[in-house]
Amino acid sequence: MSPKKSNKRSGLSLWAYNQLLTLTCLIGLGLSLYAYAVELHLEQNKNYKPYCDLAEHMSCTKAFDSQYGKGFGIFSKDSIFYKPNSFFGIVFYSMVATLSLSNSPVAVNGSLLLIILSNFASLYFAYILYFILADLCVVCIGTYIVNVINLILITKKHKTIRELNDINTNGMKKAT
Ligand SMILES: C/C(=C\C[C@@]12O[C@]1(C)C(=O)c1ccccc1C2=O)CCC[C@H](C)CCC[C@H](C)CCCC(C)C
Repeated sequence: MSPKKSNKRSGLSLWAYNQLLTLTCLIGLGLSLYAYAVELHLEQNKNYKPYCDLAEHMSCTKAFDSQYGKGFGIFSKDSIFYKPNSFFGIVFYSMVATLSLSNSPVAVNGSLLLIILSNFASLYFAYILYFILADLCVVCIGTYIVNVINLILITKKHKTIRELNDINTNGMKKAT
């Protein structure tokens, strides 16, 4: 008799990955909402000193108020995308948090794509933050960390779904 192929999976359950994804997205959403609130305050009052301005080279206003703080630093002033970057963060994390509740292929592949995109955005912003603005904005760095954790979680969720499908397919073959 040939050795039976094990149907056991390693790692967490699908449910656990969904919960963790929701949690990290809520943290990302919180950071984005905070950043958005700070930017609204800054528009009212240039002297506003938010809590995230920790030191000369650890300042979030330096990032938010820079030429890269709106429309990703690529859209012109008259574009409809000329909004604080954190606005896109709010839309993005709300979308991924909602998608993470579902295990359908469309939801999983959609969030995988969005999360990969957000990690490229992280690389772009981290480069600007460190090499151009010479700044360490803790709120920004917080979102980079959230984006990396999201990427790990969605990859594992994707793999888990594939393994569960394999088990089903093999089981079906045996039954027929
Ligand atoms: C704190 C936050 C945005 C503020 C911001 O902090 C960022 C980004 C940053 O690093 C930075 C550096 C240098 C200058 C300015 C800044 C910033 O101002 C919110 C998370 C944004 C998240 C990283 C964006 C993800 C965007 C998706 C790629 C968009 C997908 C499109 C969706 C609308 C569907």
